[in-house]
Amino acid sequence: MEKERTLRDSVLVRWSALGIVAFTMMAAYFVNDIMAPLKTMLEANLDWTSRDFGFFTGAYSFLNVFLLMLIWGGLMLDRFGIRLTGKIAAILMVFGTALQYYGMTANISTEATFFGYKQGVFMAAAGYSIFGVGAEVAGITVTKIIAKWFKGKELGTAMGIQVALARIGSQVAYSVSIPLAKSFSISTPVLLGLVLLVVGLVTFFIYAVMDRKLDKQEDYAEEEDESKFSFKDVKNILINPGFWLIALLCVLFYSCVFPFQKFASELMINKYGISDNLAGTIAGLPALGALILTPVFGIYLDCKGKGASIMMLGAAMLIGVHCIYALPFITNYLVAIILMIILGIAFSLVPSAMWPSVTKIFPARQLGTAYALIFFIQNIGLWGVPNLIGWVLDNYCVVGNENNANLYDYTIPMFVFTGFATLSFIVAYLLKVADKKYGYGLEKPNMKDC
Ligand SMILES: NCCCC[C@H](N)C(=O)NCC(=O)O
Repeated sequence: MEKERTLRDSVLVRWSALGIVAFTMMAAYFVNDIMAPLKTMLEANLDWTSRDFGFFTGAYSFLNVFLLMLIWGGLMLDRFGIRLTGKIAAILMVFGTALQYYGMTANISTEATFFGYKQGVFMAAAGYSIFGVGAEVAGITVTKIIAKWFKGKELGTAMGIQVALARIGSQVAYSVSIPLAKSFSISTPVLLGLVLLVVGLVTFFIYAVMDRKLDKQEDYAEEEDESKFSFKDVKNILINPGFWLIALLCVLFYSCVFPFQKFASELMINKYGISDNLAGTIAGLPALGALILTPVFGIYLDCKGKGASIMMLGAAMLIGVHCIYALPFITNYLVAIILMIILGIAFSLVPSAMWPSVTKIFPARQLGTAYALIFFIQNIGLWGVPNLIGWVLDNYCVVGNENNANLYDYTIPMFVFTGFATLSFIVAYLLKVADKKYGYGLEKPNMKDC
């Protein structure tokens, strides 16, 4: 008997579902990056220090790491499903960003402190931390949504397009942040992010209606879903050497990209003399490069393979980029731009090889758990590294002061990033060795016929 057609069989409906949830994620990535280019202005206008900025940036991951929110989020997703988890995640993002906005705008004395941080900084960081829980949980939820609608259809393309749209959110944030803050006020970019998130919340509620209809048509039982978080599987994953190598590569590699980008606008201004209106756009270039190149490398990996070697190549490129940024005598702005483009290529190479590799190391049943654990470990780096760099900047790198904001020599921070990149290269090499030993198939193409 022919199977009844459901909503996901309609090309228009399933791509609309993707468009709707991808918009929510695009807004999330916009808010994630909107504060990064404002570092110098935050010092000048709100008296933030580099340590404050590092604390704020790392706060994205604080609750995910220390209260295990990513793990609880994964559990909730499996137990209570996509609709409830997605709605809660979207509400958390809106609430967190509203609190962050309040922390930046309320007339709070810069003398009053909380846990050693100015109250305004603490409140903005608390908001960003709540936002971070929502953003990470929304991230796993959206992956599950795409798998639900595109299983057996254009799954890879759909995932690639969702990531590409998220990168647009990042790039736009880097480009508009400083011009907006200069034209209106320092909190205006965050207010715009808040508005986008509210729209993203509304679109997610619209998606929930489609999701309910699809469940009714397909009798979709979440219990049968293969990508479930399960404590039973945790042990098996943790004893797999492939898990530790991928998780270590993930935390080291992403620590050299996302936290670096947060400080990159200031590096462009301080070291390369790039105008502050343009600095954010240049710091956001890796996102733009990744938007174009990730699908291209995805197709190459699907057809030709060489995933482990590609991860090594991406990590090696990162060492070169950070090392040249660290050299104090290279100050030409063209070099800075070219390095950002190379970083963008590395930022496309490694993720497009890394995420599909997870599916080769673990059976489908363990994938949800494996991704949640890898994201958890990744968040440790996204918390620790910005805090470390902020502390290093304040204590060892101040070389002057201009318009009430410090001027920094970024040599030491860039060597710190070079160190992490070197470690990520070593781990990528060990992963290639492990691939040969355990036969994960990381060098093999993802698809049989191309
Ligand atoms: N600045 C965004 C942080 C996103 C972290 C997320 N866990 C992640 O790794 N996403 C994949 C990506 O490549 O964006």
